[in-house]
Amino acid sequence: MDKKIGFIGCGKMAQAMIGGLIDSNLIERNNIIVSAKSNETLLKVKALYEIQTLQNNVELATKVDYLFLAVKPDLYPTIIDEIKDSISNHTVIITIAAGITLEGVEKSFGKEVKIIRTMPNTPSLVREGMSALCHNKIVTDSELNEVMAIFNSFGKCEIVNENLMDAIPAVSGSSPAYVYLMIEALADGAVLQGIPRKQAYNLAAQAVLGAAKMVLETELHPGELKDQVCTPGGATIEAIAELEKQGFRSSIIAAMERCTTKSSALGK
Ligand SMILES: NC(=O)C1=CN([C@@H]2O[C@H](COP(=O)(O)OP(=O)(O)OC[C@H]3O[C@@H](n4cnc5c(N)ncnc54)[C@H](O)[C@@H]3O)[C@@H](O)[C@H]2O)C=CC1
Ligand SMILES: O=C(O)[C@@H]1CCC=N1
Repeated sequence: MDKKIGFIGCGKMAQAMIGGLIDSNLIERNNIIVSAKSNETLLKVKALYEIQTLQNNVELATKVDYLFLAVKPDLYPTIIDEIKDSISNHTVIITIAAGITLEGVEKSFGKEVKIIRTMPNTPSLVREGMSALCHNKIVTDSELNEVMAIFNSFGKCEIVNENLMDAIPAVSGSSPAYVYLMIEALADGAVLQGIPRKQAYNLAAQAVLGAAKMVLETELHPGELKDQVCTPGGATIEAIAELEKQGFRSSIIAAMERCTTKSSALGK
């Protein structure tokens, strides 16, 4: 793709997307520019990804076709105020922050701007990201297709209605954190039984990866896949019975409700 892509903010999420994007070869390194507050971050990112870096958000905003705002939600008004007079009317703004709405971004710019609101996740770094996107009316089909190609280069993406965007962190933006917790717990349980720590992480992580692939590739209902593992009178159903007793599913659903409420509040 022959477009310039900029990132204002180059923390964990921006670096995950940049790493995946570079690996995919969709865009040449010299078409990716980042700016960040800390010079230390910029030096690190330049060394790691061999991309252009700037310490000036305004200069970056004038140079790119697709501009990711990869800062914390509370910084959005400040950053938009800084760049609003510098972007051209063909620039597409891509937001990645929880709770930041299309209307809120339009209001901060105070003029008609092309905006795509997204919610990515950090597995983008290994090109297994999952992102959700929605956009305002003035984004053209060809711009949307290009942005979807960018997100598909480091994983998969889905278009959703904006009224569902606050629920996306809970299911895919934040959920890698719950899965890491589960992998850590599985490994701790294995270590408790005497399995060496490194082997325990490999066993646990590969089992989670394999289970996820089974859901995606067989398209069988997760309950049916669970039933295939549970031998009647066997060991697995003992574990399932204990998980149900401890509220495994209901604790995940309750955690997701809190995550959704907080995501919505972060933009206010
Ligand atoms: N970490 C994650 O898993 C995900 C994060 N997000 C969203 O991504 C955004 C960034 O989150 P992280 O990357 O985790 O945070 P982070 O703290 O790792 O990165 C924030 C970046 O903003 C930069 N920054 C701060 N002030 C700046 C300024 N005035 N000008 C330019 N850059 C500035 C910092 O130098 C840093 O590079 C948040 O809005 C978050 O909601 C979305 C999905 C997943
Ligand atoms: O924790 C957060 O607020 C961000 C949104 C999704 C993942 N991290």
